[in-house]
Amino acid sequence: MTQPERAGLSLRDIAIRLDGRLLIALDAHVAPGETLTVMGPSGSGKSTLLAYIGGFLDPIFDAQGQVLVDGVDLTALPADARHAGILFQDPLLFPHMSVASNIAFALPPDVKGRANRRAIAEKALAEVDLAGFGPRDPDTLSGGQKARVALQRVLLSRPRLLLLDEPFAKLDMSLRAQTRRLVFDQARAAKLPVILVTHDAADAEAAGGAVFEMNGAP
Ligand SMILES: Nc1ncnc2c1ncn2[C@@H]1O[C@H](COP(=O)(O)OP(=O)(O)OP(=O)(O)O)[C@@H](O)[C@H]1O
Repeated sequence: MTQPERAGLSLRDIAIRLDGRLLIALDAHVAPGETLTVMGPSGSGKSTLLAYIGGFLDPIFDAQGQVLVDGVDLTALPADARHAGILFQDPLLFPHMSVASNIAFALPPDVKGRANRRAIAEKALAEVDLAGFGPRDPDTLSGGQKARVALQRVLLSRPRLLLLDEPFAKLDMSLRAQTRRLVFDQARAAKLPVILVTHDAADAEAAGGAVFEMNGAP
């Protein structure tokens, strides 16, 4: 039976096995602007699930199930055609580019003009209290500042969904609270469905959506 188009991210009958053992079984829907938090012990398959959704799962896994965004089936598409915005523990900024160039680099090619791209990058920096940081070298930023740059870079790339793999884990407590608020506020404003992998119950609480627990039993 064909199912009706549904806004947001649909994960239909996902089943991922490693060496014949079922690691992940999930059927879920994440509405635009909402977050599904994935928790569970180390090695239970949280990052594997993100890799499947993002289209970069190692072929060693046997994976089935559909990934749809706004009713469009992404399952057969390569990673770069899925337009998943991804944030990891490490912000992974390009070290040889200025902070502004790191952000401008992510802008889609239809955003024309060097000065225009630069202005958009500066505006994005100002939105996260980093006005004037554009010319800086990424190595000169603090962890929290790097995290904010990485967030803006991912949002400006016009993702269809956000995949967050413990993006707050390396931040200290106060910075963590502030950064997670910013991430979820921005995701809500952009109406992006979010999958958040975390070990921290406070992250799940801040995200406010459903929680999926991996059991991780080998
Ligand atoms: N490329 C790979 N080849 C073989 N096994 C792998 C590969 N990638 C992951 N695994 C295994 O798959 C299982 C799930 O790994 P995954 O990284 O998804 O766990 P996780 O829940 O994200 O763990 P953590 O919380 O420690 O990051 C683990 O047993 C891991 O060793």
